[in-house]
Amino acid sequence: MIRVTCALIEANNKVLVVQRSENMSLPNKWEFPGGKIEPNESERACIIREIKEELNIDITVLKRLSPCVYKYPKRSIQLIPFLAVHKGGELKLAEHKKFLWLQKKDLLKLNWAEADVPIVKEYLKI
Ligand SMILES: Nc1nc2c([nH]c(=O)n2[C@H]2C[C@H](O)[C@@H](COP(=O)(O)OP(=O)(O)OP(=O)(O)O)O2)c(=O)[nH]1
Repeated sequence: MIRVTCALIEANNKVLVVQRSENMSLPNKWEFPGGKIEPNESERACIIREIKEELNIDITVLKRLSPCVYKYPKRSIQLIPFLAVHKGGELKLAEHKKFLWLQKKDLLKLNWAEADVPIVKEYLKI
């Protein structure tokens, strides 16, 4: 099973969501930014590193939410979400096609990567 971290980054009562590019797996799906945990890497070190690599920003991690296992046709992933806040740096996308800062009420309107749906639903209850 592939372990993947993702971050729900909040600022000004909104949360950051990103859209995968055409050339990535799960093309055009929306997700929370993050990526695969490397060997011997902690979950928190992974999410901080991935956010810096993908978005060029620094975050403060606040809380781990409930991990979610999802079986895609080609592989299973464990997606481990973290609530975080934007600490500094200007957002620049390295891999994704688009980003949006959304209010909670608009989150379920997006075409999410399937593994993210339970995470969005948990977040809506917080
Ligand atoms: N980062 C991230 N990945 C997610 C989310 N939801 C979800 O199903 N995934 C999947 C997409 C990828 O298969 C995997 C994360 O891989 P990645 O983003 O680090 O790597 P990648 O696209 O370069 O890798 P690959 O799929 O091309 O092998 O987890 C999410 O919210 N954030």
